[in-house]
Order: sequence, then C-alpha cells, then structure tokens
Amino acid sequence: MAATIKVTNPATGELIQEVKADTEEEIHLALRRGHESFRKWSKTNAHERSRLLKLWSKKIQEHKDDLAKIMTMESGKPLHESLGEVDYATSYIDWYAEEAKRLYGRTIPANTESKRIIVSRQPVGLVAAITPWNFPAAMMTRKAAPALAAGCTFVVKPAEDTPLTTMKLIELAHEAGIPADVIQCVNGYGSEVGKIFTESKYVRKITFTGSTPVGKLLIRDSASTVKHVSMELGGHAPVIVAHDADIDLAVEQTIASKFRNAGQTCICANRVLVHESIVEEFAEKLTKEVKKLKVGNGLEKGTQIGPVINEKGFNKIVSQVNDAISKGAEVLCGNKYNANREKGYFFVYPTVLKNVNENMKIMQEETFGPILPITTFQELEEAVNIANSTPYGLAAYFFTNDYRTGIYLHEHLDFGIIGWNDGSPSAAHAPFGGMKESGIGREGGVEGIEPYLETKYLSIGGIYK
Ligand SMILES: NC(=O)C1=CN([C@@H]2O[C@H](COP(=O)(O)OP(=O)(O)OC[C@H]3O[C@@H](n4cnc5c(N)ncnc54)[C@H](OP(=O)(O)O)[C@@H]3O)[C@@H](O)[C@H]2O)C=CC1
Ligand SMILES: O=C(O)CCCC(=O)O
Repeated sequence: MAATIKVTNPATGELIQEVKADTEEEIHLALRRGHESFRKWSKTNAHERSRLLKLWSKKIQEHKDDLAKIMTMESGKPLHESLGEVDYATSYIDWYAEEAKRLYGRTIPANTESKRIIVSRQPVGLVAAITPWNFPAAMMTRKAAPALAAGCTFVVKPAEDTPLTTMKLIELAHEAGIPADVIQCVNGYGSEVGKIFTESKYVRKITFTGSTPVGKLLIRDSASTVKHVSMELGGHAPVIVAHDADIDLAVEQTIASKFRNAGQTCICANRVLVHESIVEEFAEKLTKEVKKLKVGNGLEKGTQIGPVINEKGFNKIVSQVNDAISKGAEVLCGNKYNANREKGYFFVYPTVLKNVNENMKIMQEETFGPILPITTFQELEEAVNIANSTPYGLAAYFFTNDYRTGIYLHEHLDFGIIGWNDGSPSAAHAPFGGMKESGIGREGGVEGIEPYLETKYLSIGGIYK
C-alpha cells in the first residue's frame, strides 16, 4: 500500500496536501476497535446518541466556511455548492438524530394464551463505508448518521481524490464527543481497502456509493462472510419533456439537474427526450441559458461550473462527445475544453448536443460531465421505452402539466427517484436509491435507517392465564 496519497486541486493541478495512507495493520486495527466499541455504543441509550449527533451537526455548522473551502479545493465544485453541501450533509445528521429515538418494536398476537411475541430492532454491528469524491461530505454523513443513530459503529474510507473533507468531519465528530473508536476514517486505495473491509470478520455491513462495476465487486466479495450491503451506484437519468410541459420550467430545472457539480452526480440529467412538437423551442431556450454558465475555479466568485475531477473522468466525457459527433450529433454550444494534462486540470465547457440517437455511447453510459444530449419522441410509450432501456434505474425526471401523463410516467418509469416538474428531488427526509444496476437499498427518510438494523423476535412461553 502506498505511503501517502497526494491530494491535488483539480482547478489548478496544485498539491494541497499529502495524506498518510493507512497500512494494512492499521486498517485491521481500526476495524477491531470499531468492533470492540460496538457493544458499549449500541447500549448507549438512543437519547444520548441523538444528543451527540446533534452536537456533531452543530460543530459542522460552526466550521461551515472552512469545510466548504476544503471541499472546493479538493473536489473542484463551486464554493456556493460546497456551502450547500455542508448544509445538505448536516441535514442527514439532524434527521437521524431524531430517528434514533423512534426505533420502535412491536408485539404480535400469539396463537395461544400462554405466549407473548415481542419484535425488537437491534443495530447490525460495525459498518464499513466507501464514499466517492463527488459529494465528500454528504455521502459520508448519509451513511454515518443512520448507522450511529441505530447504534452501529462506523469506519469510512473516503475517495483518494477527496479525503480532506471527510477527515475534518470525523475530527469534528470526535470534538462533539462521539467516541474515537465509534466513528473512524482510514485512508488508502479503493481496491486494497475494499478487500480488507469485505474479508474482515468484524465488519457486518458494507455501504458504498460509487460506480456500478465497483459496487458489483463489493457485493461479490461480501458474499463470503454474508455481510449486509447497501449500494448507491451509477445512474443514467432521462428527462422527458411532454408536449404540454411548461418549457421555461423544464429548461430551468433541467439545467439545475444537469449542471450541478459540473454534471458529476449520479442523479444528473443524462439524456433529454423532448416531444418533437416542442423540441426547437426547448433546445433554443436551453442553449441560450447554458451559454451563460460561468466556468472557472470554484473559489472564484460567480463560478457555476468547476473542473471535472480528474483525467480519467475527462477522457470519458470527451470520448462520449466525440463518439456522438462522429455519429451525427449537432453541437448547439460547448464542445470546448481548457485542459492541461501536465499540470493536471481539466475544464469542460457546458455542451448541448442535438440529434442524438440510441447508438451513441452518451445515450447508453453514465457521462459524469456537463454534457446534455437531446433527442425526440412522438408517443409517451416510446419515451418510456427509451428511458427504461438501460441497466440503470436511479433517477428520472419528467415535465408535464397533465396529471394523466404524470401518473402514467410515474407508474411506467423503472427508477427509484422521480422528479415531476422538479430537477432537485434530493432531501434527507426522502428515500434516495436506485433500481436495477443502480443499487440496493435506500438512504434518507425513514427507510434510510432500516439497512442498519436487524429484526429480532422473542417468543415468551408459560405466561399465566
Ligand atoms: N454513484 C455515484 O455517485 C458515483 C458514480 N461514479 C461513476 O463512476 C465513474 C468512475 O468514477 P470513480 O471515481 O473511478 O468511481 P469508483 O467507483 O472507482 O470510486 C468510488 C469509491 O470507490 C473506491 N473504489 C475504487 N475501486 C474500488 C474497489 N475495487 N474496491 C473498493 N472500493 C473501490 C474509490 O476509492 P479510490 O478513490 O481510492 O479509488 C472511491 O472511494 C464516474 O465517471 C461515474 O460514472 C463515481 C463516483 C460516484
Ligand atoms: O451523486 C451521488 O452519488 C449523490 C447525489 C447527490 C444527491 O443528490 O444526494
């Protein structure tokens, strides 16, 4: 395992900090500590766990500006988005601080007078999390908060591109009074740490946000010890704009969905299907707005689109755009880059493509970049078939003012998260997650704590009549 991880600023390529990578022994030790502290933490009463989570949230808010700056420097996202992410991250802690107090059990009527059946919930044990670089704060807290609320202990490995935000959050958790062994961070390379996590006898649950191929590996490797798994994987979100849609709203919300974090979110609009009767108006209005988006270093005032995370991400975006153009796509704006492979920064200007078709890679694969391909449809059924024609099933969006169309689309789209006239559906109080190869389980809402709980029932006999 490498001794250090170099964290660089994707806007400049400059080194921000070298982070010590944990050795195999140190990671095993962290897992053992997490396991050993489980008994005490799981027996700490729910109101006390809730109190400590609230203190953690407060500490994070006190350090909001520092955290946002760190996040922008290591991930590239514009500062206003990082500030928003700090709030989003704490909203999960606040929500689960309350849910900790609501882990109710139940009784079941027995089939004889001399018995009682009681069902209770208990935490699964030590949870190991692997998180991505695109939301270095929120993806961690939306796993850690329900885990700690449920009474689990928690070890996280952040993405090597963005460990600093996570390390700061863990430090603040300890300052808030959450015991050091109850929530820990280890650093290292994904494949190496992943193997240690999945093989460990101490880890009872793996929770992951990242690409579908890595998710599949983690599911496979977790089988040998039958761990619980929660997977929040890739997406390929369709946006369907029906003939009766409010076009201005559809344009505004599609931009909000597509260009957040330079298009690097798993629920970003990835392909836009517009009814053929309105495609010209939609494309013209959209392009006019997209051209106004300001590209630059996320720390500079007014920046709306930062750099993409790294060369690998950049290459994938460029190859999808080139493939689409070579197969007949028309560029309405963008297809412009400011990249320096030696220095290590990669900016992609927001790009709108028209006349795309199903044979292009961009219509089949997750893009993770600020590229918006537009295609058309005639009948709703055709739009649904195109939308559902990928292995992904995370988020989908549609725009219509006709309730019949809305209900039809809602019922026929095979996606876990649906935005109807809404390009920003995420919320701590709602269940986020995907169908098909987009994942297993839900994060957020009352559903988001379930994966951290086991159900146990007690059957008591010999009761006096
Ligand atoms: N659902 C989502 O939100 C995300 C989707 N993606 C998709 O994946 C594409 C590639 O991005 P990339 O960053 O490479 O995504 P990865 O899935 O490779 O990375 C996400 C996390 O998984 C870790 N990881 C990588 N390989 C393994 C492994 N074999 N076992 C265990 N953990 C591992 C990474 O660690 P390390 O950093 O050390 O490699 C990181 O912490 C993106 O273009 C996008 O399409 C990416 C990130 C988030
Ligand atoms: O890209 C992701 O993995 C998370 C999307 C952020 C959100 O809206 O919760």
